[in-house]
Amino acid sequence: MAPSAIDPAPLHSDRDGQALEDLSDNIDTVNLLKAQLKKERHMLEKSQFDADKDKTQFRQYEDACDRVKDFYREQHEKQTVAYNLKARNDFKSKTRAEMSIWQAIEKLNTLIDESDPDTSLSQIEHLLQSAEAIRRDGKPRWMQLTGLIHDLGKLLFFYGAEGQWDVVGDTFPVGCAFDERIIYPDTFKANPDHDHPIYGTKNGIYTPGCGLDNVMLSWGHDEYLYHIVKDQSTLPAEALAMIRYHSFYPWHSAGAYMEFMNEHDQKMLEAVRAFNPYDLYSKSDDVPSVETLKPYYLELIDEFFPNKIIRW
Ligand SMILES: O[C@H]1[C@H](O)[C@@H](O)[C@H](O)[C@@H](O)[C@H]1O
Ligand SMILES: [Fe+2]
Ligand SMILES: [Fe+2]
Repeated sequence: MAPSAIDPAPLHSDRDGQALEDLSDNIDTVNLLKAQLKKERHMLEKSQFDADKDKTQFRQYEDACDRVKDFYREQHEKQTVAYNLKARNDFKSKTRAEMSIWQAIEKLNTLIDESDPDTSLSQIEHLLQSAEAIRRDGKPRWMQLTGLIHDLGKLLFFYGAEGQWDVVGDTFPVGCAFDERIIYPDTFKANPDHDHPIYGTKNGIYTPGCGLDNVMLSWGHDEYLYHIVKDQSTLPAEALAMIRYHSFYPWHSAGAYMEFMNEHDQKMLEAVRAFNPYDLYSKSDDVPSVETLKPYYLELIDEFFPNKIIRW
């Protein structure tokens, strides 16, 4: 007998059971896809390269506060060839501290960077913001770690620096003429090297094509950390360049000093430029939760630093 309209269809046949199972599998798949879509949309919205993020609001040095202007006036006056030779010598002559990368991150947290017009967050937050932005965009693990550690050289401040002028801020070559594309170029007039018979000339002590490895950049957190990471990690050349040149804005962003580059530097310039937005524009992201992120990054550190304790 055919089932009447009000009789529910019998569900216990094997065929019906299978159909029901298939249906619920399909619903699961749809839900999974929906969740994934939502996550991807969120990631896209958070991407550093989101078109509606106003990048023109960063690095506005003309409108910067006196703290920033005073910082650069002092730095541009005091970063000389003589000072750089002395700082590099001091650096090689001793180990300043021994501690893990995470301990270093925590120690750095008490520093407020006087050169930075764009962030009011602490250093640990800036490091995590950079790393998280790189991770969110699906970049390789070595680059995420580079984001996490790139400013750890600021630890120098606690180990015999003369102030912040020899630790933070943009970098530039010493030993040749100071380029107009460095921020606050006029402040170099007070630098003793400005009118030096050799250091004051266009190429100074360098020759075109000599390679940036042979060009002495102003001493600070980039150069210091570069040497430490080069000797004590397995991070690739691109990571080392990102660390060493991330503050060299006159070069990677303004196009100055290109004549000193060699072939290797051309490749490294691409890497440094790829890194820069994560350093700069992540400063406006949400404040990251240190405790939640810590386990992920501790594992990442172990992957590229064979020894837990680093000689700083
Ligand atoms: O003020 C900032 C800050 O000190 C950064 O760490 C440095 O990399 C930048 O070049 C500089 O502009
Ligand atoms: Fe930096
Ligand atoms: Fe930074």
